[in-house]
Amino acid sequence: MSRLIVVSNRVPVPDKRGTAPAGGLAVALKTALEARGGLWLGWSGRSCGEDEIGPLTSVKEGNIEYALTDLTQQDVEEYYQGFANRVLWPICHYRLDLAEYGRREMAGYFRVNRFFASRLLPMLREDDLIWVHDYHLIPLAAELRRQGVRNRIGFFLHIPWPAPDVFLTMPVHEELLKGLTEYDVIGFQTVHDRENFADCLARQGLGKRLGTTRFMVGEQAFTAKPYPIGIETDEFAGIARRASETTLHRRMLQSLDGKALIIGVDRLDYSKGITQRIDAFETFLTRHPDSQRHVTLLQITPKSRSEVPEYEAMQRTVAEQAGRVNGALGTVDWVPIRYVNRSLRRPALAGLYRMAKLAMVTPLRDGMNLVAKEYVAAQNEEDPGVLLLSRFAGAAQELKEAVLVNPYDVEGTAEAIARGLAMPLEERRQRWQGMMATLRENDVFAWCRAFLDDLSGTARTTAPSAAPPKTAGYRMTLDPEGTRRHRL
Ligand SMILES: O=P(O)(O)OC[C@H]1O[C@H](O[C@H]2O[C@H](CO)[C@@H](O)[C@H](O)[C@H]2O)[C@H](O)[C@@H](O)[C@@H]1O
Ligand SMILES: O=c1ccn([C@@H]2O[C@H](COP(=O)(O)OP(=O)(O)O)[C@@H](O)[C@H]2O)c(=O)[nH]1
Repeated sequence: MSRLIVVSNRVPVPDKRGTAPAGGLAVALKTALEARGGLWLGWSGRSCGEDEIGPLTSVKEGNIEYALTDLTQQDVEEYYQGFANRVLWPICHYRLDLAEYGRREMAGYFRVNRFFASRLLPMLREDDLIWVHDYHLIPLAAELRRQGVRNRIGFFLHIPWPAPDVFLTMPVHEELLKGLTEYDVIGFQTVHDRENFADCLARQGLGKRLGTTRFMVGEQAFTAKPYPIGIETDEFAGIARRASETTLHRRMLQSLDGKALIIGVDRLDYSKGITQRIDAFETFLTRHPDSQRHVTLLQITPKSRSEVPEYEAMQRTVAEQAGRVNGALGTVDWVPIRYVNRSLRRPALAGLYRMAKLAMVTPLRDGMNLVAKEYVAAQNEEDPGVLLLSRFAGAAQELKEAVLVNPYDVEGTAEAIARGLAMPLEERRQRWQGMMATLRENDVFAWCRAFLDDLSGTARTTAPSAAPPKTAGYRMTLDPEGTRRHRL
């Protein structure tokens, strides 16, 4: 079996408190990689001065070997906070109004991709399978091909791929599209994302479609296919079952004192629809006054990307909104919204999911949303809770038995809360069984297998081009160690 090399920006390296960062990519990939073993290259999460970039830090944990690189402060600002999270993220989540396009950030994005290529090159063996993840690293294959790498390289996009009218607003859309065609297999979360990508290629007149999943650009054929990401369904269900024996669980039950619990778990991100959700909960309470004092919303929202201005602004907005609702509707012995602004470990989360009568997973747009899947897996089959799920989350394509809502329709979502809380046991069980069967069939291991089987089964059809293509007037050379970087 070929060695697997995974490359992603985010790697779940535990911090000093032993907490890995919240986020579906890191959680899912760790689970998938633990099963097969391999090398995982990514950002250490640290930034430093240009001269302080040292060799890769190597950490071995079980059968995963982590190779971590620091980035310079400028890299982090331009590539991660800048182009990745202020251009690609908002555009892929249909927030053109929030995209802050800048040439400096764009150049930094391509530069860091070249840097990642330089870090990977010295470690590469001929038959390694390379699996690149997410929007931070779209041009990585093109950089590797330029350096003569002929290995099979796959790419999985964890976030939505938008419709052409949205994607083509991005000034470097062509470089990104062409960059993607250097991969052998491109994975999307849903058919809808793949079709949007195919429409972008067609709109740009790039290559031709050979079949449902095969495309050809120049002489290079590649596969583009949906591979909806899953969770470790049975393991997570087991964790949730055992959580009822913990002190946290008992304390939480005691503090609820018979009130029904609604749960929301999201990184503090504008794509997650948190403000609309709180509005919907407030509307529900106002329209169903008999529910007041009997229902509590627990919103767990770890801070995310705080250095990005739009995220920093959100911290205030959501905290103020929760405070306003609590002030307006709360009583001396009832707080409508419990707002927790930090990350919880997954066993604690699993227990809280299981305790909640209803989960509100209502993003305005989301690649998949693993919280939706975890909530279902954590339920007690004798008395399962109800999943309210945004139709704009990738998970809605699979979890058809959820109560699907339009998060922009605040009143509709409020009515769905009322319906969910009143849903008879038989209906809850039927819906849960349908969703659980899907989650068991397509768990994270099946996701990983499906992608890697396709990647292993492909063969490159052409040699890489000798001349390096231009990347927006920006080039960089590497020393033989692949560690020094120069601007030309
Ligand atoms: O790494 P961060 O900037 O801290 O952000 C966390 C992750 O957010 C995004 O997660 C996505 O991947 C999930 C798993 O496939 C998916 O369920 C979710 O819909 C996506 O938003 C991002 O794509 C990751 O790169 C980040 O690590
Ligand atoms: O306090 C928290 C909040 C979230 N998560 C995990 O972070 C992931 C979030 O993934 P999702 O796909 O829902 O969204 P993303 O944050 O990746 O956009 C899930 O596995 C959660 O269990 C966590 O471990 N602790």
